[in-house]
Amino acid sequence: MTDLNAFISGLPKAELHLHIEGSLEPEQMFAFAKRNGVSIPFASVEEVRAAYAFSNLQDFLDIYYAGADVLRTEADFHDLAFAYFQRAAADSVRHAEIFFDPQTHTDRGIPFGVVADGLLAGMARAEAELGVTSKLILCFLRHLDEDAAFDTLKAAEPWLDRIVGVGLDSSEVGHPPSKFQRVFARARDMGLKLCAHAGEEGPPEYVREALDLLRIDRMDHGNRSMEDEALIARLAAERMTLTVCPLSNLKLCVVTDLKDHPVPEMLRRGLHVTLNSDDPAYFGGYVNDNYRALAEAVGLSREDVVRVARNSFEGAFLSDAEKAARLAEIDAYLARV
Ligand SMILES: Nc1ncnc2[nH]cnc12
Ligand SMILES: [Zn+2]
Repeated sequence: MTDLNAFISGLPKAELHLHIEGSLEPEQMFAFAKRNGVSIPFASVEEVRAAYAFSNLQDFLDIYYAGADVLRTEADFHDLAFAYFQRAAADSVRHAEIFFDPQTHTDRGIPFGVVADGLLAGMARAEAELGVTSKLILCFLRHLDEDAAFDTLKAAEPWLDRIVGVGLDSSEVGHPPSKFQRVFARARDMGLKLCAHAGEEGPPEYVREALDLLRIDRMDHGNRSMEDEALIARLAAERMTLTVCPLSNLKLCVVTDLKDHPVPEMLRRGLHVTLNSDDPAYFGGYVNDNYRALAEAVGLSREDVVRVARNSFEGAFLSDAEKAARLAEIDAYLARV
């Protein structure tokens, strides 16, 4: 028997909620700034880390979008992605479905293809060298309008055979899912999978809109669903996967203490919870740090942790055969430890 931390380290898992721009570590920010001749408003890595004290989502987003300005070339996006996969592989992540925010880049003149080709090259290399498979999800920025989302979907057309789905992120409150109903319908007609951030800061009504109007396949965060009994029952009945991000929730003051995190209640109520890092460079931890910090704070059992890892493969945008193969990796691990 190993202790729970060691058990989590080796447990095969998927990561389903990771913004690749949020994996930009301060050291990389300086390296990319230097090689691209971009100036950044920080004198040192320590100064950058000290700036990562957030009171809410918007506080974080302001600094996150500013940080992304150092990303300029296909090589930057490749290097960013490959560095994430190296850290993920060290956490026994076997499969990752990564978000990217094309509008953050196209709006400052970086062509869609520079971003997508760089990320896809990093993903291909991760599969070849690290054995970590992955899929790419294009997120629309919800603080921008729906026409801009349509333009982004149009720009993505040549890459859509390599993009598994679309998501919805950025400032939630004031930008309900209903704002994007038509572009999500179009994406669904194009055969794309659908996700949306919902109930991170926004009310249960936004979660309902994501289900009823966007008709999502997977929900990102979903915390505030727990304020609504009927919604909890519905999410359980529909077997909706929730990609929950404990350290993000703590850093963005969605919870004041990890001890109060809703995951134990979500699990008790039969919700399909997964654990993820969201923006690990900004929130102080990669996926295993999230498993460990939450397990310690709320007292998750080994069985809970295995349930969550199984959910991560079951909720992935993989075929049934691929899911079965990944779930068998968990069984093999359990037989070994
Ligand atoms: N946690 C988060 N919520 C909304 N938008 C984001 N973009 C990157 N991280 C995000
Ligand atoms: Zn997120």
